[in-house]
This record gives sequence, structure tokens and C-alpha cells, in this order.
Amino acid sequence: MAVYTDINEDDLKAFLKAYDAGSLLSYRGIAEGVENSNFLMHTDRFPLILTLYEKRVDENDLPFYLGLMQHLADRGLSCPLPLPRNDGALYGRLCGRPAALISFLEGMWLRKPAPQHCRELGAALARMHLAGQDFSLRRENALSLRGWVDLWDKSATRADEVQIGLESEITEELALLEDRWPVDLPEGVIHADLFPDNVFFIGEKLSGIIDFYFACNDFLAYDLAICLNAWCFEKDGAFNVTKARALLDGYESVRSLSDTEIEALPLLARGSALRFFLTRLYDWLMTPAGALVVKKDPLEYLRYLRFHRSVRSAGEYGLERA
Ligand SMILES: Nc1ncnc2c1ncn2[C@@H]1O[C@H](COP(=O)(O)OP(=O)(O)O)[C@@H](O)[C@H]1O
Ligand SMILES: N[C@@H](CCOP(=O)(O)O)C(=O)O
Repeated sequence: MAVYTDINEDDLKAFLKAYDAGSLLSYRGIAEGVENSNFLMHTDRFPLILTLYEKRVDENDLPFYLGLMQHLADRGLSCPLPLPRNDGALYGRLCGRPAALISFLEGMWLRKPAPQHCRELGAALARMHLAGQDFSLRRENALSLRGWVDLWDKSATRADEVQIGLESEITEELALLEDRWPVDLPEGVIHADLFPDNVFFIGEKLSGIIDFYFACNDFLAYDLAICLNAWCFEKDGAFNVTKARALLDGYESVRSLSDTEIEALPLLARGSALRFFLTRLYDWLMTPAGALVVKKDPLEYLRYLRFHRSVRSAGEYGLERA
């Protein structure tokens, strides 16, 4: 359960005084999520999500994340809208942590997305990429090559505790990615964590995207590579090319991929698999026993990484013109 910081009613009521949000009726911790502490709150005016920013969120990045949500919502994308405080600030402080109130989005995330959901996702991702083009703030991707090396430096010597041989396999992979990582692909604001639990649907229709707390400027096609990993593998580890084709078709129904983006896709998918492997491995090794969070399996992403290593071209992801 991702509630790292406990809050009490008096503190919450004091926090709410800075907002025009009505009176508190109820609040409860939300079990899902791994990064921040989230609470569902009801006031006599509306439901709200209260987020207390934890470990990986740098307070200096909050204007980027919260401003981005405002920017995208203004351009018609269905994402949470931060509620400003009476003094105009987009976040305040609760129990010693930066904390924001954001609008509650209707819908459910899908445990078993089908190809038509992947198509919807692709189209929404491309719309987000286009809507983000004129966002004025910039944030480097702290979890790209440099960040991977830092994470690996902290975990490498213990990696073989998780699986024998990991230390040498990942060291080699990282060296290869450092050598071959693209430098000149189309860039923009990417979500960078668009997993099924961050995308809500009502029936077949995508109703909203949440959790912009890894958003940053990076290659647009890298976001697509993240989705290939997060949406197109089955529970048994098999890659589902029908889902991948639907994802890519949906994306291209809104924004066409260039030849260089298509060519780079297998490498971007390797990098993306490594990125989630590394954060999961770090959390696996470092999270204290008894912490109220469900740790995610790093080896799932090792399997995806190995799959992408065998991919010769994006045609294997179902892209006809690759
Ligand atoms: N704006 C929102 N509307 C509705 N539910 C939300 C919203 N934001 C978060 N949630 C709920 O909180 C859970 C965790 O949120 P998330 O942002 O993914 O947390 P974390 O950043 O800790 O991973 C989501 O799975 C969802 O159930
Ligand atoms: N999506 C990441 C972990 C971050 O979790 P989220 O709840 O913020 O989406 C992973 O699966 O490793």
C-alpha cells in the first residue's frame, strides 16, 4: 500500500483552509501506487485526490508536473487538474511534505487490456505529445542513461542476490546502450510511466491519464517504447504483437513516426525495459522489510529486455512499413 506518510484529520483540515474546497467529509488512503502517498477525499463540494510527494519527487519539479497537467487539460486532454490554493500556489505542505489537491478522474484501470484499449492508448499518447509541444517548462529525464548508471552503481554488487549472472549481464547491456543510444530523434514532453494503472477507461473508451510525476523532456518514441513494454506482454511473458500493432496504429492515427524513430524502436524498448528493471531492482534491494508498499518484480523487466535484444526491426512489433 502506498501510504508512506500518515495524516490526521486536524492537520488535513488546517491544510484545507488555504483552499476554496468546501468542508472535509471523509478521506482514506489509496492502496495502489508505489511512489507517493495518495488519499481520496470528499468535501461537501467534490471528490479530490490528495497527494503527498515522497522519495523520488523533487519539490523543484512540482511546478513542471502540476503546470503540465494544467497545460494538457487546457488543451482538452483528460488528466487531473490541480486545484490552486487561495494564494494561487499549486501545492502546499502537509505533515512536512509538499502536497497538492488534484481533481478526481472517473474510470477504472484495466487489469487485462485488449488490443482496442492499446489502440485508444496509442492515440491518446500521440495527442498528449502534440499537446505538450508548446509547454514552456522543461525537465530533463532523470531516469535516462545518466540515471541508469547511478542506479546501477548503487545496486550492481548485490544484483546476483536476485539472479546469478545479473551483474555481468546488466553491466554489458548498459555499456551497449550508452554506446548506441540515439541522439537526434524528435523530442517533447513525455509521460514516461504510462502503465495500465495510470490510464483509466470507461468501457472501451479511454477516460483519463494520471500520474505525471515522471514526465520530462525526452524522445517521443521512447514513451511509445515504454508502452510497448507495459501493455504488450502477457502474464506468461509472451509478447502480444496484436496489441503492439494496435498501439502503434493508434499512435500513428494521430502522429506519424519518422523512419529514424521506427528504426530506433527496438533499442528504445531495450532502454525502457532496463529503466524499469533498474528502479524495481533498487526498490527490491533497498525497501525495508515491512514497508507499506507492494514491491514490483524486477525480473519481469529482465525478460522483456531479453526479448527486445532478439528483435531485429520494428516490423516484429507489427509495424507494416518497418
Ligand atoms: N486524479 C485521480 N483520479 C482518480 N483516482 C486517482 C487519481 N490520482 C490517483 N488516483 C488513484 O490513486 C492511485 C495511485 O495513484 P498514482 O498517481 O499512480 O500513485 P503513485 O504516483 O504513487 O504511483 C491510482 O491507481 C488511482 O487509483
Ligand atoms: N510503473 C513503475 C512504477 C511506478 O508506479 P506507478 O504506480 O507510479 O505507476 C513500474 O511498474 O515499475
